Amino acid sequence: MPRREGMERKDLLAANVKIFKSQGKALAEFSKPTTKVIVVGNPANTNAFICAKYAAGKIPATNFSAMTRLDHNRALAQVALKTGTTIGDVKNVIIWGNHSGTQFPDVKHATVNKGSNTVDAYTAINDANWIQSGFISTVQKRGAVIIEKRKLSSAMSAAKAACDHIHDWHFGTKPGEWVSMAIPSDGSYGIPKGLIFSFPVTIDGATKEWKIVKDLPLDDFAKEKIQITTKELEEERDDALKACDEANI
Ligand SMILES: NC(=O)c1ccc[n+]([C@@H]2O[C@H](COP(=O)([O-])OP(=O)(O)OC[C@H]3O[C@@H](n4cnc5c(N)ncnc54)[C@H](O)[C@@H]3O)[C@@H](O)[C@H]2O)c1
Ligand SMILES: O=C(O)C[C@H](O)C(=O)O
Repeated sequence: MPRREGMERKDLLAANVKIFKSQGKALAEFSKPTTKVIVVGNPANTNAFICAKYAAGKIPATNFSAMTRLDHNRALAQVALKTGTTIGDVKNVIIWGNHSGTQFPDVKHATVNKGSNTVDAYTAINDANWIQSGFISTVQKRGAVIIEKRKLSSAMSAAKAACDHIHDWHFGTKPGEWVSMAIPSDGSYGIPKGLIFSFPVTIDGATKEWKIVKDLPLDDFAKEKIQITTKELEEERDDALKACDEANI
């Protein structure tokens, strides 16, 4: 069930997590243990959490992901527009947390190729105020703006992001580069274990396994933003577990 104009992803939670409970059970019954899952339907992180929970025992939780690649691509596009470059020139943006209005799009560790030089994104953008306000809110609200304009959810850009996500999970990330993927937390950056949280990840194309990029320094601004999206995901997880317990499916 998609979100419509004026709805928040939370409004979808009770209806959609029950669908993902039954999907998880079906995966446990019929699929191979090597199956890998990308959840796009919203609330994507929490749906993936529920789907993984009901497929547990058959498919490892690390094979479940939720799509934040669309947000990642939107962040690349905003930085490229601002710096007069192309999306291929911008590397290593990060989407932290939930695929929702609380996500934290972060360019602290990003770089931009300008001509033959590679510079850090803060230098290339040269507008710290925009990075900490306009940029973040544009990326956070992009999905809602598209629904407002189209009266439908994003379509082609979401499909492109799903292809990018699957492409990199299969072929691996390029040396020195990472992508954003919502996957079960291993406790990195203080995020509760098991929460499906968007992190910067590298992927080994040989093993097809992702690894969270560890130990990136976080300033107080980043820590506060990450705390907000973590809290929302914890609340969604608790509401979803309750809805699933109550659902007779
Ligand atoms: N993660 C992202 O970046 C991202 C981007 C775009 C859309 N979305 C989400 O993807 C989802 C789909 O959006 P859409 O625009 O393609 O919607 P849509 O209405 O075009 O498609 C929804 C589909 O779900 C099916 N469906 C309805 N109830 C079902 C049930 N009980 N079990 C199985 N299938 C059921 C419908 O038949 C329909 O085919 C929405 O939740 C939307 O919010 C996420
Ligand atoms: O369907 C939505 O809620 C919006 C979608 O997730 C998007 O980010 O475009």
